Amino acid sequence: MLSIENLTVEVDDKRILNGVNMSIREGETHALFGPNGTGKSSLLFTIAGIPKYKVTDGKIYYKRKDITDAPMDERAKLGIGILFQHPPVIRGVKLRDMVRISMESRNPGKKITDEEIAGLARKLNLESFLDRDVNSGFSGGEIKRSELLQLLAQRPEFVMLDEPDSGVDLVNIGLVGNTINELLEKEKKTMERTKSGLIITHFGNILDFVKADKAYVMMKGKMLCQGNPVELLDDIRKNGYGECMSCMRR
Ligand SMILES: Nc1ncnc2c1ncn2[C@@H]1O[C@H](COP(=O)(O)OP(=O)(O)OP(=O)(O)O)[C@@H](O)[C@H]1O
Repeated sequence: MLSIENLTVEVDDKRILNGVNMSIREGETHALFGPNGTGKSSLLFTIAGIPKYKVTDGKIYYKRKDITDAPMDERAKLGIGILFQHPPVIRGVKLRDMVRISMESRNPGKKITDEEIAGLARKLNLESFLDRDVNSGFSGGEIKRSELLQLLAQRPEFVMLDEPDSGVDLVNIGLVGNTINELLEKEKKTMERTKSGLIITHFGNILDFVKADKAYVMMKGKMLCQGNPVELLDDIRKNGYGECMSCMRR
């Protein structure tokens, strides 16, 4: 579904990604680990097409189409969705209206009812937030759920999640996990799924709920290694990222 070849990216003339390669097949979910400031979010922003992230070398293919230079809105229409680590507050736009717009653009000509919107919001315990401005005054965990609600309304085919577990409490992490599993069609067998995912996580809490097929360790804008998510996380917990530099798996 997504193939990244030798991707090199600059922001404000600073090189942030340095020859990244990655390939995610339909139905697969991959996890991305790495220390702070190593370029994980920048990779997601570049795939989403945020203009500030300039590709100076390499290619991004989505469903075999070269989208390296495609504008952000075209990528969204093609089915690429993102949950931001720090999404903006959108004053003057109610969460209900944001969800309605996404649902209606997915179902052209269909009038979306308040009950349908409330039904989606209930899955994330957000029914009472629908008449508040998007993310305005929301707590850290509420923002994650609000962003996931918008993804549920959009139903992207390639779902990128930047730290969906950070700041989420022990009860709500279950709701977040269930929603991600629904977005990624985890109830189906891998071969039958049409959705794929890429999840950034520091502590791997979300991976207790959402099974990942493969994980990468990124350091200083490069993919250092890839492997089984549980084993990699275990190694990082025991030995830290310093060991990754000398690891035999590289
Ligand atoms: N406009 C900019 N100018 C200079 N450096 C930038 C700019 N934007 C991002 N960076 C740098 O790019 C690097 C990668 O940032 P990024 O947010 O991708 O890291 P990350 O791996 O997601 O980190 P974290 O785990 O802390 O979220 C950081 O060192 C950051 O300071």
